[in-house]
Amino acid sequence: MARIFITGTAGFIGYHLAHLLLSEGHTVHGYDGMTDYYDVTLKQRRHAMLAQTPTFTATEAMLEDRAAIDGAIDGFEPEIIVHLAGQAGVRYSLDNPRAYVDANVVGTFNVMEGARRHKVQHLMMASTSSVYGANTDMPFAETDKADTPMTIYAATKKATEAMGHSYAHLYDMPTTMFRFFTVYGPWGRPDMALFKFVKATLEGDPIDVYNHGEMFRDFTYVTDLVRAIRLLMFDATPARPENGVVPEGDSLSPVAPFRVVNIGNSKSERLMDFVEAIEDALGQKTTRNMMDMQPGDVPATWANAALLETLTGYRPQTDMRDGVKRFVEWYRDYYRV
Ligand SMILES: Cc1cn([C@H]2C[C@H](O)[C@@H](COP(=O)(O)OP(=O)(O)O[C@H]3O[C@H](CO)[C@@H](O)[C@H](O)[C@H]3O)O2)c(=O)[nH]c1=O
Repeated sequence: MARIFITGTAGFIGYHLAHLLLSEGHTVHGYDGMTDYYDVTLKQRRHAMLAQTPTFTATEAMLEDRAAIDGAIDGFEPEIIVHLAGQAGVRYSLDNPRAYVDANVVGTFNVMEGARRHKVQHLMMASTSSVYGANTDMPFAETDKADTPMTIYAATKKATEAMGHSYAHLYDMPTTMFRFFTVYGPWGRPDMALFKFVKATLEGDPIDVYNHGEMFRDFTYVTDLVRAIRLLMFDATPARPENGVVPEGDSLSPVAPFRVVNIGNSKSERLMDFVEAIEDALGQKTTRNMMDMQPGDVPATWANAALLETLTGYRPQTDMRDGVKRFVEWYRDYYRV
C-alpha cells in the first residue's frame, strides 16, 4: 500500500480518485484550497465523504501558500504525488487570468518542489485537452505539436507541462502529465455544461448553447478517467529511454522520465446529441438559447487514446448516454429534485 498525496481532493476528479485509492487500502493525504470558484458546500461534502475512511487526512490551504504546501508534503512524506488542483475552466480565464497564473504556474511549482524534496516514485499532474488549442488534425495525439493555446488557462497548463519536463530531466523524477478531455459524471463541476444544463432545465430556465450547437467534445466519464490514472500510477511509471530511443507513438521524452498521456473516450460527440441525451435522462425538453461561439473556446476535441491503451491495456468506454443518465440520477438524489 502506498502513501499518496493528492491535490484537489475536494474537487470533482480529485474526490473520485481519492475514493478509489482509499477503497483499495492506500493512505491518502488530500490538499485543497476550497476556493469559491463554485459552491463550496459541494467541496465540503466531497471531503466529508472521504473523511469517513480513517486512512484519509487533509489540509485545506492554497497551492500558492508555500509554507502550507511545504508543511503538508513534508509532514506526510508521500511516495506518490498526484497534482489535480488548479484553476480550471476555459471561460472564467478571460476575466480572471491572474488566478490561473497563481494556482497553475506558482502552485504547480510548489508541488514540484515537494516532489523533488521527497524523491517521489511518480509525480502525476493534470493538464488539459485545451493545450491542443487551434490544432485541427483529429484525433489529437500526444506527439502532435501543441503550441497554439487559445486561452491563458490552456497556456498555463502548457507551461506546467514544460516545467514538469525540466524537473523530470534534472532530478530524474518520473513524471506523467494527463491531458483530460471534458470529464463529466456524478459530483461534477457546476460550471460545466452538463451540470448547468440539468440545473437550468429542472428550474425551468433556458440553457445557453454556444456556437449554435456546432461543437464537438470527447466527453469522458469520471469513473473511467480515475481508473486510467490508477493504472498509470503503478504500472506505467516513465523511465528515461535507453540511448534516447523512444518507441513509435510514445510521447516519452528522449532525455527525461517524462510523458504526457491523453485520457479521453476517443469519441467526438455532437453537442446537440449531448443535449438530447440530457433531455432523455430528464424526461423533459430543454429551452435553448442559441448563442455565438465564445471567445477562446475550441470547436472540437477528440482524443487519440492509443498511448493510454498501450501503457495500461485499458481505454475509457462508458457510453455518453449512460454517463449522462448516471449524472442525472446523482443530481436528483443529491438536490432532492
Ligand atoms: C458551460 C457551457 C458549455 N457549452 C458547450 C461548450 C462545449 O462545447 C461543451 C462542453 O462544455 P464544458 O462542459 O464547459 O467543457 P469544456 O469547454 O470542454 O471544458 C472542460 O474540459 C476541458 C478539457 O478537459 C477542461 O480543461 C476544462 O476545465 C473543462 O471545463 O458545451 C455550452 O454550449 N453552454 C454552456 O453554458
